[in-house]
Amino acid sequence: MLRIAVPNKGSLSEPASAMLHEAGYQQRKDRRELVLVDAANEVEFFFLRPRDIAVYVGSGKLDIGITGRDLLLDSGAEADEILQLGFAGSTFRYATRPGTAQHVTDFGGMTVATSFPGLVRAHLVEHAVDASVVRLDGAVETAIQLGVAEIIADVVETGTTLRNAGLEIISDPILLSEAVVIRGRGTDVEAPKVKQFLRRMHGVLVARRYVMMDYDIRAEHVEQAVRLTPGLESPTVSPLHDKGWVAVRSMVPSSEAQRIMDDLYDLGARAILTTNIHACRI
Ligand SMILES: Nc1ncnc2c1ncn2[C@@H]1O[C@H](COP(=O)(O)OP(=O)(O)OP(=O)(O)O)[C@@H](O)[C@H]1O
Ligand SMILES: O=P(O)(O)OC[C@H]1O[C@H](OP(=O)(O)OP(=O)(O)O)[C@H](O)[C@@H]1O
Ligand SMILES: [Mg+2]
Repeated sequence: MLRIAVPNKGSLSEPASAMLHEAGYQQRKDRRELVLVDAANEVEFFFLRPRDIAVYVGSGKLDIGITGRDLLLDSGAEADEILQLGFAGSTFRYATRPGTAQHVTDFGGMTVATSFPGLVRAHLVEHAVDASVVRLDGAVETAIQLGVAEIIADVVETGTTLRNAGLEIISDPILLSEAVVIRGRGTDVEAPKVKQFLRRMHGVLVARRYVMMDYDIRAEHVEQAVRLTPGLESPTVSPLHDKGWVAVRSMVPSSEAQRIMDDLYDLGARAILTTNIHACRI
């Protein structure tokens, strides 16, 4: 059985379970369930604290896991990212009160409060800055108000929390993070069950990002039309009863679907339809 670690709470938990469900895996019905055996798919899910996932996977006790890139790198675990999942996107940044510092190289002699000490220490070393690091569990913004630190390093999504605390973002981003699938160094990514898992998750990503587009177009314009809708491999072009027209079917990125429909219409295409893709294997 493939043993997979899944976040049990926080920002990663619900979208991770939703994605696994879309990929055809059984998911827990009760948030208190710790382990779930999906016998039909020969997979065992372990619901763990997001911060601990890289540790379990890195130690080889579990084969793969879903976590944030920031949590993986902070842990220093012997695990690698093998698929980006496109949710729980964030940046990891320094912030402070206006006038304190502008850049990481100004931090000498100061204290940085963070829940990600591994990431911050490595970043300070990389920039040869001699600053102290204080590890806090959360709500690190308050550390400045209470005089525990001059600088904080934290996850920024919308920036609202920092603005509300009267802090400004400084220096370049330390990291861009998102949810990722990780594997331990001993996990063979070529193993059939691992490959199947990755194919399924990749299928969900594609099904979410693309729509299926169908349209009819006069045969003499089909070459121009398929340049607008090249598809992943090559579009399907089928004859219509009226010999002067063909039907085209192709996958297009959903973010561009409306613009492509307008362009196809201008080219003379009619009966332009888009439909959602429920699932796919690419
Ligand atoms: N607004 C956000 N707040 C926190 N983490 C976020 C946010 N957006 C994305 N993330 C990502 O989610 C992961 C954090 O997971 P964690 O379980 O700590 O979430 P959390 O929402 O902070 O939960 P907690 O309630 O334990 O503070 C990180 O990879 C982080 O980059
Ligand atoms: O940029 P924003 O959209 O405001 O989001 C970022 C904030 O969200 C997280 O806090 P969380 O709610 O997880 O609380 P915590 O600090 O106690 O973990 C994170 O630590 C930031 O404080
Ligand atoms: Mg948090």
